[in-house]
Amino acid sequence: MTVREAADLLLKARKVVVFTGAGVSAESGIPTFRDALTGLWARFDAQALATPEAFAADPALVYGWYEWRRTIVGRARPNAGHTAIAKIEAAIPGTVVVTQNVDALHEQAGSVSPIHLHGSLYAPRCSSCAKPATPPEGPGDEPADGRRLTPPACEHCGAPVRPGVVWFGEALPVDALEAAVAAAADCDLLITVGTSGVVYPAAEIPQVAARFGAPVIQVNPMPTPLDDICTVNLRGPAAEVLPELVL
Ligand SMILES: CC(C)NC(=O)[C@H](Cc1c[nH]c2ccccc12)NC(=O)[C@H](CCCC/N=C(/NCCC(=O)O)S[C@H]1O[C@H](COP(=O)(O)OP(=O)(O)OC[C@H]2O[C@@H](n3cnc4c(N)ncnc43)[C@H](O)[C@@H]2O)[C@@H](O)[C@H]1O)NC(=O)OCc1ccccc1
Ligand SMILES: [Zn+2]
Repeated sequence: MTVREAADLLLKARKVVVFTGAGVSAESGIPTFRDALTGLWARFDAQALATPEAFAADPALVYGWYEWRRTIVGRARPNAGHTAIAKIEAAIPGTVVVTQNVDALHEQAGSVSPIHLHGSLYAPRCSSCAKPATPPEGPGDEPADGRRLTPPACEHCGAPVRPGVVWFGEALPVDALEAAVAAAADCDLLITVGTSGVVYPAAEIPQVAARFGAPVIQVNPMPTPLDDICTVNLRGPAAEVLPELVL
């Protein structure tokens, strides 16, 4: 199946889910999850760093990693992939964007209210009383290779502030997960973009859509475990392939 056939599927669709991962932000200069390990963190495993245990053991190491990522994300701009997704949303009112990404590039590209399954870099909260913390000023000015950074203290209880992301072993926000599953079960087309499809329960979303009979289009330069449930596998970078779908 070609881009043309995929575009025809999109033309006919009325209730679309666009499901994204780190790959959609790669062409904006944001390293994908498994590539976000350079400098101070090069010797760590992302999955090990993104855990409550790692934060408890060494809050400055983990907080530094997120401030470094927030700096990179703060300097990034949406790419043609994010823009094409916002165009789909504008053209097909029944479109729901579901992302695993903790950046805000979908919003910056014009997407109305993407569902963030794994939280955001812009919603710090207290690691104890969970009260929202004041986000640090500006995009962050962490050095290129990053550094340890003592997290600020919560204004309410003095405990360390943590990034507002979902760590491994932590539950996803119930309302976000329920809304994503409901949209996938109800959609007449799902487009999965730039995800390796290995992190659960997020990776269930494209499978729910397929199980309820919706065609699934995958945009990814590489094969993934989702290939088999996809009606169309478009092997290419998001910022090149997605604009062709919305011509
Ligand atoms: C790794 C996996 C084996 N482990 C899990 O899934 C675990 C455990 C687990 C649960 N259920 C299971 C079932 C089976 C096996 C394991 C599990 N899941 C959890 O721990 C979840 C929480 C998981 C969420 C973790 N947080 C993230 N992110 C936020 C933080 C942060 O960002 O720091 S996950 C993080 O990694 C994932 C990375 O995946 P991708 O986005 O796909 O990125 P990746 O780098 O892997 O791949 C990039 C892809 O893009 C492609 N690409 C590259 N360039 C481009 C390009 N230019 N264009 C297009 N595509 C491109 C590449 O080819 C590639 O395919 C994303 O989800 C991202 O958000 N929580 C939980 O289960 O809690 C329980 C519970 C329940 C109730 C009560 C208490 C507890
Ligand atoms: Zn607190």
